[in-house]
Amino acid sequence: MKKEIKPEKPFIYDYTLEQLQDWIKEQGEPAFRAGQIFDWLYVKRVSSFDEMTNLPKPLREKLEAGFGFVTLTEITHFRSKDGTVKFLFGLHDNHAIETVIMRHNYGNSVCVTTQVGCRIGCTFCASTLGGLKRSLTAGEIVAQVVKAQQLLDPENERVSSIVIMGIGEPFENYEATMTFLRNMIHPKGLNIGQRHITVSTSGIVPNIRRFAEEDTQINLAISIHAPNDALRSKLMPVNRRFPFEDVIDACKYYIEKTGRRITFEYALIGGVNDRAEHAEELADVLKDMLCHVNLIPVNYVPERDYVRTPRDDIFEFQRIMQKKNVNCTIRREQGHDIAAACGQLRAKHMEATTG
Ligand SMILES: C[S@@+](CC[C@H](N)C(=O)[O-])C[C@H]1O[C@@H](n2cnc3c(N)ncnc32)[C@H](O)[C@@H]1O
Ligand code: SF4
Repeated sequence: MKKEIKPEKPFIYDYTLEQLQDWIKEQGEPAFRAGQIFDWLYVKRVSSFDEMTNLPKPLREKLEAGFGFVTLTEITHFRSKDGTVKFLFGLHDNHAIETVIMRHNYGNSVCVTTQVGCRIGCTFCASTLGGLKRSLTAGEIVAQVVKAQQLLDPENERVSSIVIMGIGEPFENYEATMTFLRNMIHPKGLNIGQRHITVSTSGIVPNIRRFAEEDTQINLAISIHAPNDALRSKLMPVNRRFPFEDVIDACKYYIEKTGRRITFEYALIGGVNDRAEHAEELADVLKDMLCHVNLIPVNYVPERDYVRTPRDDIFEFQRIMQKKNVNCTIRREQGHDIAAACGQLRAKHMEATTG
């Protein structure tokens, strides 16, 4: 395994306001300075301490000595006809990650990456090809949203929603993901409405339960993709670690604890999990839960030989769910012409750079 290349200094975006206040106090400075720093980071979105002109010079020097900024270098980007832009960014250690900006009529949404690769091994997913290289720090996740905000028209556009559905499993990088989320929702951070943020997990049971205790209004999505234990284990090896029933129990706990609705994501794979009996079985499991099912026609990944479910069968699957009173929609696909199952751009880049 290659040795990890650490950044020279911790990233300033790795810290919450409270943590910066503690640091500020240690420097013998008044607490309000932390708020000023946050304002430069999240409102003015500067990329150096020199630009923080209302801070005393000695404090700027201390910041410069102690912290760094995340550098996201654009390797390439693809723009879809519908306005979706998919970026491949390089990190300080030459790893590459994907970030997507999606434009909706209700605002702009950013899809962020939480890990370089993924160790979960779902058979339909390009993000896991090559395994997990490392987890991102909170600051590296924050930087993707700040960068997206910088790339939008500053006068007229702002990031209004976030989905944690890029490369990686956020609940295997729980602390960094939570710090990221805190900075996104903080009134002095990016101040994004909690209900406009969704975190998606493959079903890391202990952290679904932990998330239920967090007292947030952030949406939770579960990648379920099968109606039973046996099929789910075939598609998602994580199911052997956290079996189907345990995932459902943890979801029920989350709903009970928070009163919030859960979204189940179900990628329809032709001839594998998309038959009428799968829909019947899934509906029976979910019918009494406060939930919503999102059907996603599987994205083509060249390394896998999965095919998409025909349109009529997708509608039939939805019809069966609805007949049993399970709320079910078919996800509108964005950026389909730029290809793209999540992780595919990075997989291609890895192939090209490693020969
Ligand atoms: C890339 S994952 C990242 C978040 C988390 N690891 C998870 O699995 O929920 C985001 C969503 O994309 C879905 N996904 C992955 N590969 C896909 C594919 N080829 N087609 C459709 N959806 C896919 C996942 O199942 C998940 O619901
Ligand atoms: S679907 Fe999510 S958990 Fe599964 S391999 Fe892809 S990124 Fe990892």
